[in-house]
Amino acid sequence: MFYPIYLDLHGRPCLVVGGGPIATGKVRGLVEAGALVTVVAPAVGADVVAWHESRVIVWHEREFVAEDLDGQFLVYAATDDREVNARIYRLADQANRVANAVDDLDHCNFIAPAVARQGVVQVAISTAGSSPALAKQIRDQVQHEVLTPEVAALAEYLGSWRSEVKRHIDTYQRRQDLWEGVLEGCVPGLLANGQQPRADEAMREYLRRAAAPHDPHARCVVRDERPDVCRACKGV
Ligand SMILES: C[C@@]1(CC(=O)O)c2cc3[nH]c(cc4nc(cc5[nH]c(cc(n2)[C@H]1CCC(=O)O)[C@@](C)(CC(=O)O)[C@@H]5CCC(=O)O)C(CC(=O)O)=C4CCC(=O)O)c(CCC(=O)O)c3CC(=O)O
Ligand SMILES: NC(=O)C1=CN([C@@H]2O[C@H](COP(=O)(O)OP(=O)(O)OC[C@H]3O[C@@H](n4cnc5c(N)ncnc54)[C@H](O)[C@@H]3O)[C@@H](O)[C@H]2O)C=CC1
Repeated sequence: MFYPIYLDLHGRPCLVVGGGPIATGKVRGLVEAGALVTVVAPAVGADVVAWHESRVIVWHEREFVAEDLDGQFLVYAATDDREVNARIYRLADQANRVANAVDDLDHCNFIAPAVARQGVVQVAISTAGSSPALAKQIRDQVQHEVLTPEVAALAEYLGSWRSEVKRHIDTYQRRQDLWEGVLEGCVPGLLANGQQPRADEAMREYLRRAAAPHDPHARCVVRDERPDVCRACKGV
């Protein structure tokens, strides 16, 4: 069983050994995550050269040496030599680095998932190495069927209310109930229909009700006009 997490690599030194297409893909992902990337390889592709010249990364034009691991947080061994990759992994693992030899499950203390992305929402899929092709297929399915632009917009919208909800609603339990109600209610539909002012209105009403759950005057504005779209308010 692998333990799934999302790492904050911003400002963290990360090493990629190798400079072919596979290594380049790893470098791209790490740079996008804000990591400070060092590449070690005698020969690299055009992207790595360009990133090096524009100081996005540092490239050492030579073979790997053990000292390259010093100070690194995460290490990808992505050369075309399985033995070299395995040795890099063993050294990195002994030094407690987060390390992956590409396509070699026995020499990974983390494995790369297939990732579906839309805005701030990311879904990472792993089969624990049983079938990367299946992980990829599930990813494509999630990307097309679940992660619609509406889902990403909804996540950002809910995020924009998060601190206000925390400020006004005093217990975790009540905040949990509020968010559950919001997600089951009219807000997602209103946003998807481009009616953000109405969604804001509904959010304010949810906040009022959660802050004063026994107040008989706190009524949902949306339910009054569109009971069909506001499941959460039914029976209130
Ligand atoms: C254990 C792991 C270690 C790691 O590399 O992290 C690993 C290992 C191996 N991969 C192999 C083969 C393939 N890998 C892919 C693709 C991906 N492989 C990825 C991850 C992982 N691959 C980790 C486990 C992930 C999990 O939990 O499922 C993905 C998800 C993420 C990424 O690499 O970034 C990326 C798709 C992402 C995307 O597209 O976004 C394809 C398909 C393709 O390329 O189209 C094939 C051919 C089809 C097939 O074999 O399924 C082989 C056999 C080599 C051989 O037969 O010689 C091994 C070694 C072995 O099995 O022994
Ligand atoms: N290219 C592909 O489509 C796939 C590749 N892979 C795996 O990924 C590995 C890498 O693939 P590619 O990027 O295509 O390789 P590649 O052959 O294009 O590049 C290999 C890189 O490793 C570097 N290198 C070799 N020995 C080194 C050493 N001792 N120290 C530092 N750098 C060294 C080379 O300079 C070169 O930059 C493959 O061996 C294979 O295991 C897996 C699936 C598909």
